[in-house]
Amino acid sequence: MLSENELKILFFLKNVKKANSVEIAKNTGLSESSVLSLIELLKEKGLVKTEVIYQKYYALTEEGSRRKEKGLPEDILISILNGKEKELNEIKNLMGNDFNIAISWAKKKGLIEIEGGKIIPKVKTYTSSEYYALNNIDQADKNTIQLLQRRGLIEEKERKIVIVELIREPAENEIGISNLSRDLIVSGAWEKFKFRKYNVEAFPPYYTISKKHYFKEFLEKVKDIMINLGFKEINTGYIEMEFYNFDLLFQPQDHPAREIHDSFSVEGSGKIEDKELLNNVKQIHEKFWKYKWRQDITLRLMLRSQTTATTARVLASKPKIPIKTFTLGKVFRPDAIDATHLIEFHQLDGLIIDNNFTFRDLLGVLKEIFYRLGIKEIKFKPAYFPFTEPSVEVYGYLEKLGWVEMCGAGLLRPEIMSAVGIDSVAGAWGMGIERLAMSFLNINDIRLLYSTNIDYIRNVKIRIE
Ligand SMILES: N[C@@H](Cc1ccccc1)C(=O)O
Repeated sequence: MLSENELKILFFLKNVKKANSVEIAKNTGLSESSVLSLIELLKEKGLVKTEVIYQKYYALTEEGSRRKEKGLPEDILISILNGKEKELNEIKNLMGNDFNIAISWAKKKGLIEIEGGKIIPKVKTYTSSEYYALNNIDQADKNTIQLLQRRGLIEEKERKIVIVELIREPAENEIGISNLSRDLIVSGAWEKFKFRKYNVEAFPPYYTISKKHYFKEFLEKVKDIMINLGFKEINTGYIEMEFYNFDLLFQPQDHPAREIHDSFSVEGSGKIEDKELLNNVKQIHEKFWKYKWRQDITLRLMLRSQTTATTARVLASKPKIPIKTFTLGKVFRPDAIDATHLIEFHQLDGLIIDNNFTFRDLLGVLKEIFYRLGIKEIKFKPAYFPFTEPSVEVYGYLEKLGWVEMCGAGLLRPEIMSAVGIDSVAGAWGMGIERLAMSFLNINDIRLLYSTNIDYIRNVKIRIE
């Protein structure tokens, strides 16, 4: 008796008479390996005959697949340069392992010149023929194929292809049916067919249950905690003016205090409507830091390096006191990526402004937040931040790592409060989220928080209560 899958193949062959196993798989929706075993069954039943051929084809190597996704090193180099000269060293830091390959191919292809430690691009944009070919190997010409092989991006492989030819159509009584319909009963045709037996031991298909990515779930948990504590969520954009990221937070323009961390700059500049605020900040910087404050610097764009920039925007928005806000979002800082460092990561910043708010209140709030995050033991240590006085660092006790620095906090400086014209007390804090998540989710490599490996995400056992 013929199974439904055998019938699928026969039905397809009835129209085309002859087809290879790959085409059959494509047209029937069966996998190539089940087509191959079904063909054997059909052959035994004398319905088809087969012929085996071996076909050469090109498959992407592991590196090839990576390049197909991300681009060839020289393509990336040209896009980083974006038509402008850059220092060799700068590019080397950005490109890491791909640097040498990128330079050597870009030189060979006449895309760049190197002079006095600088890379001079000869083109503004570039997409290599190798890149096109990786995405469309079947259409690549011989030279490109050879080039891809030499670069180790593809390799020649051989596959077995079975050509199947229909030699006889099945008789009605060979066709097993699993559905007895009204028509079959009424017409009496059911007598001609055989009934297929149910296989009660067959495995059901495996369906994965969809779920949220565990890191996203963690971020939502943190937000819930803040909302339950009565904080209002505020979000602002990733591209920020230096004004909110630095100046309004009393970080002087040309001073190491501005560089408590590095940041990425963005081309172009922004605009600030509140001229009075702008002037207040200028006056305060010039009076207390004693330097010539520049408006062009304050308007420059950057990728925000701390979510305290959002706190700064809340302060500048003439909020109605008392107020409790938080923001949870990405920040960006240049760094070498490894198991504990990323160049974009999340911070949670909070702000409380209230007339009778004290430093002790702030410590209490932080203790409560950490308690709800599952960190029952914390320690405070005096610290320095350009925007708070007094300032503390909060250390949390994590079972695996011991005491870990988790949060910076303090009362916002009077220089900031007077610039925004708020006559009250403000407590503020900022904490990194990834490290917390790693401990919470029991993950050792920060990069796993952003894993897009679907098998890993499906199978990893992570529970967030
Ligand atoms: N923004 C600081 C943390 C901080 C925020 C608010 C007050 C004090 C400290 C950081 O990134 O390190």
